[in-house]
Amino acid sequence: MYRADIRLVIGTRPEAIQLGPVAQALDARGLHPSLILTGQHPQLDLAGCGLDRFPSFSLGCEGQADPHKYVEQVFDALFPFLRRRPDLVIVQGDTSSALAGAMAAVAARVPLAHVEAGLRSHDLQQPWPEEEYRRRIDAEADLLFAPTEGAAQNLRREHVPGDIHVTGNSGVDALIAVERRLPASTLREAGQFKLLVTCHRRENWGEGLNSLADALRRVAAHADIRIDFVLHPNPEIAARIQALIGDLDNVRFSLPCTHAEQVAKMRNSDLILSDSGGMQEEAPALGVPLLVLRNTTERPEGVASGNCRLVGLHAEQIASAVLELRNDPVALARMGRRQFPFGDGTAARTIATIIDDWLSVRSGSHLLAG
Ligand SMILES: CC(=O)N[C@H]1[C@@H](OP(=O)(O)OP(=O)(O)OC[C@H]2O[C@@H](n3ccc(=O)[nH]c3=O)[C@H](O)[C@@H]2O)O[C@H](CO)[C@@H](O)[C@@H]1O
Repeated sequence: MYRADIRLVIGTRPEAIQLGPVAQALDARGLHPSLILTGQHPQLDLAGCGLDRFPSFSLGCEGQADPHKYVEQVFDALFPFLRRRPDLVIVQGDTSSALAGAMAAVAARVPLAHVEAGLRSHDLQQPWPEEEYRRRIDAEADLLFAPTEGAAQNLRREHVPGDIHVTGNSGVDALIAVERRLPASTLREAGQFKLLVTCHRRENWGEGLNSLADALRRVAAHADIRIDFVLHPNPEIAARIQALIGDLDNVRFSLPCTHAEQVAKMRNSDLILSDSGGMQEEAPALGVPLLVLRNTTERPEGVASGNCRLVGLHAEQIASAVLELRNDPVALARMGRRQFPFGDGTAARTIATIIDDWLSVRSGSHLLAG
C-alpha cells in the first residue's frame, strides 16, 4: 500500500483548532499525517484539538513582533526538513507560520495544500498582514480548499493555478465535535444580559482598544449587563485592556481558554463582541449573535446570514449596537438563529477524500490497482 508522507504546519491556536479535524480525517483514511509546530503560539492545546496522538516536531521559533521577520525565521528553520520531499505540506489560514510553510514547500518543490483558501477582505490593510499572506499562499497552492462558494469565486477571479474545491470550513467540524462533548447549557440568570468580548487583531491594538474600552464603560453603566472579557495570550494586549477597564464592577476578565471552554462561554452568552475571524464562523453555528469589531470582513457569509453585524471600532457605534440589541429581544433572536453558512461539519472528511484521491493519482497507485 502507498504510504504518503503528509506534514501539517501549525503555528497558532486557530490553526490547531481548524487542522485538528483534518488530521483526524486523514488518519481515518490511513493517511497518517505528522505535525510541524512552528512555535508561534508556544502553548498549544494539542490534546484539546485532537492532535496529541500525531507525531510532531517543534521548530521552536518563538513569535516576534514583526510578522514578516517571523516568516523568514520559520522559513529558515522549516526548509531543511522539507528537503526529504514529503508528498504534501498542508497549511491553514493566513498566519506568518502558514505563509512560511507555503514558501518552504514551494522552495523545496513539495506540493502544497491550503485549507481555508480564498478568504478576502479586498483591503491589504485590514487585516494586516493576513490579507497579503492568504493571497500569496493561494497563488502557490496545488490544492485549494475554499470553505464557501464565495471564497472559491475569489480564487477563480484571481486565476490561481491550483485545483479549487469547495469543502466547508473545518473549524465548524471542530466546533460541532466540541459542542457534542459539552454538558447541557446552564440556565440563564433572569434579569442578566451576558456579553462575551474578545479583541486581539493587530489593527485594533492602538486606538481601537481605547474605543472598545470606552464603549464597554458606557455599556457597563447598565447594571444588568455582565461582561466577560476573554483575554488574548499576548500579555501586552491583556495588560492594556485590564488597565483601561479593570475598575468596572460588572466586567470579569478570563484567561485565554481551551477551545471547549470558549465554545461553552459563547453558547452561554446573549451577545458576542469580537474581532476574531474564527468566532465569525462559530457564532452562526451556535446561534449566538455576534457584533464584529471590524470595518470589513473576509467572512461576509456570516453577515449575509444575519448572524453577524459589522460595527467597526467607534465607541459610540459599538455601545449603541449592544444596547439596541439588549433592548430588542426580537432583533436579538433574529440574529441568534442557528445557521451554517460556513459548512455543515463535514469539511475535513471532504478534504481528506480529495487529498487521498489526488495523492493516488500522483503516485500512480490507481493504475497499479487497476
Ligand atoms: C484576520 C483573521 O481572521 N485571521 C486569522 C486568525 O484567526 P482568528 O482571528 O480567528 O484568531 P483567534 O485567536 O480569535 O482564534 C479563534 C479561535 O480560537 C478559539 N478561542 C478563542 C479564544 C480563547 O480564549 N480560546 C479559544 O479557543 C475560538 O473559539 C476560535 O475557534 O487565524 C486563523 C488561522 O490561521 C485564520 O483562519 C484567520 O483568518
